[in-house]
Amino acid sequence: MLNDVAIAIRPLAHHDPALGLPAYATAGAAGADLRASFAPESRAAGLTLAPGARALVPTGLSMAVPEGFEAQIRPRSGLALRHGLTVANAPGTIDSDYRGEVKALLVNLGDAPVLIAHGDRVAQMVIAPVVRATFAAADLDRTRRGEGGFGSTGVSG
Ligand SMILES: O=c1ccn([C@H]2C[C@H](O)[C@@H](COP(=O)(O)OP(=O)(O)OP(=O)(O)O)O2)c(=O)[nH]1
Ligand SMILES: [Mg+2]
Repeated sequence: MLNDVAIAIRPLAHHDPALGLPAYATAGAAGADLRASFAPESRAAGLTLAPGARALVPTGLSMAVPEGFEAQIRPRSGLALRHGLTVANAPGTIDSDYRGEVKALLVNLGDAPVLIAHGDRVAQMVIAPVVRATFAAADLDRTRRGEGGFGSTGVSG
């Protein structure tokens, strides 16, 4: 396991230092939890997502993911199970050349409003290696599958 990837993180002006930096909840966690960090004037109210609504939730953090890696912003299963709260673009992609604020694009797929409070762990971030390709126009080799897809091999048996 690659576990020595150092990532520089720059807390932004509206980041609440009390929230700390992304952290792994257990020794074997794949994802580091991300907390909602609202500007001081919005901290008391938080953000309420109506059913079907989505919002960019600020983390107050910018970071420099090393070249050759990405950060994936993924849902937390507990929030998805309890509230239908998930990441609309899961997995969100943080490019290694992005220096803006990391935000979680959350959507409420449940049937009740969901309150996102300041400091809540709203998503998790997985660091993953990236393979870059070169793309070239060419004729394609023949395969047994050919153009079959989207259920062409059936469901059972
Ligand atoms: O969940 C996300 C997804 C993206 N980003 C930031 C970091 C990422 O590097 C940048 C661009 O993301 P993406 O490539 O997914 O969006 P796009 O719609 O293709 O925008 P762009 O044209 O800026 O690449 O936005 C986030 O903060 N959170
Ligand atoms: Mg893009």
